[in-house]
Amino acid sequence: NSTIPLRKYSLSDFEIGRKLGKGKFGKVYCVRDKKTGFICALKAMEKKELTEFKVEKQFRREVEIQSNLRHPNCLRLYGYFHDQTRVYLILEYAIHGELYRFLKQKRIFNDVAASHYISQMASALNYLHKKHIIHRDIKPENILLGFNNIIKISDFGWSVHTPSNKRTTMCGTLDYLPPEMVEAKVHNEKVDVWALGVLMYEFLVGAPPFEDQYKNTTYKKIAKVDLNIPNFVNKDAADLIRKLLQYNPENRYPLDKIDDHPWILKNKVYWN
Ligand SMILES: Nc1ncnc2c1ncn2[C@@H]1O[C@H](COP(=O)(O)OP(=O)(O)OP(=O)(O)O)[C@@H](O)[C@H]1O
Ligand SMILES: O=C(O)c1cc(-c2cccc(F)c2)nc2ccccc12
Ligand SMILES: [Mg+2]
Repeated sequence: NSTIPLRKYSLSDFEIGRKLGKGKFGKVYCVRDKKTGFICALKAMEKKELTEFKVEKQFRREVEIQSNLRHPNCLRLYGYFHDQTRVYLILEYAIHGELYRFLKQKRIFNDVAASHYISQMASALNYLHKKHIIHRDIKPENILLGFNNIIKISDFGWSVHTPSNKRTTMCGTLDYLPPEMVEAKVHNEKVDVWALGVLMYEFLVGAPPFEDQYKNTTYKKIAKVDLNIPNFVNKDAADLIRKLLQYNPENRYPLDKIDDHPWILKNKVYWN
C-alpha cells in the first residue's frame, strides 16, 4: 500500500540475535537488518508444520490482517518472506516480551499500571473494531510490552472480520471466552470487550474471574456470569469490570467511553 517499492528480504539480510521465545509453530529471534541497523523480531515457522496443522489459511489471514494495521498498541508486521522450508515474519520488537511474565512476577498490578494498560487496550481494540476486525484471543500471553509501559497486542491468528459464527475449536484456556461463544452463538466484536473485562479482573485480582480446575465448571460460570469481585478491588474498578462483563454483548461498556470512566481518569498520571 506504500508507494515506495518494498524491499525483498531474505535471511541473509539479517544478523540473528537472541532467541526471544518459542510458540506453537514459530521460533522468534531478535535480529538486526544489516543494511539499516534496524532491530526487529523475526518469527520463523516451518511450512510443513503449518501445512500439517492445517493452519496455513489462518496464518495467511493473520499476516494479511496484521500487515495492514497501524496503531501504537498493535504490534507492527513490517513484512514477510519465505524460503524452501520456512516462512518468516518481520515483526516489531517488543523489548520487554510478554505482559504475562510481568503479571506472574508482580502477582497483581496496582490501579495506576492496570488502568494504563486497560486504556491502551481499549484504544487498540477500538481501532480494530472500527476496521471490522475482532481479535478473539485477548489474553495476557498475547500482549507484549514495549519501552515505557507501551503495550502491543500481538497474535492476530484468531482475528476475523465481523460478524462471525466461526466455530473455534479453542485449544488452551476457556477463561477469556464470552457467553455467546461458550454457547456457540453468532458473535461480534463485543467478544473483545468481554475479554477486556476478564483481563482487567486478572490484572487486579491475579486470576481470571471464572477460572476453575474443571472446564465445564468454567463454562457454567461464564454462561451464568457468576462473577465475584473481591472487596479489596477498588469500587470504581469493580464498577468498570461489571460494565464490561455483561451477558448481553450490546450492554457491554463502549470502548470509546473507557477513557472517561472514573477509574481510568483518577489513575491517569500526567507529566507537567
Ligand atoms: N515481537 C516480539 N517481540 C518480543 N518478543 C516476542 C515477539 N514475538 C514473540 N515474542 C516472544 O516469543 C514467544 C512466542 O511468540 P508467539 O507468541 O508469537 O508464538 P505463537 O506462535 O503465537 O505461539 P502461541 O500461539 O503458542 O502464543 C512469545 O511468547 C514472546 O515471548
Ligand atoms: O510455499 C509456499 O508458497 C508457502 C508460502 C506461505 C506464505 C508466504 C507468504 C506469506 C504467508 F503468510 C505465507 N506459507 C506456506 C505455508 C505452508 C506451505 C507453503 C507455504
Ligand atoms: Mg503467542
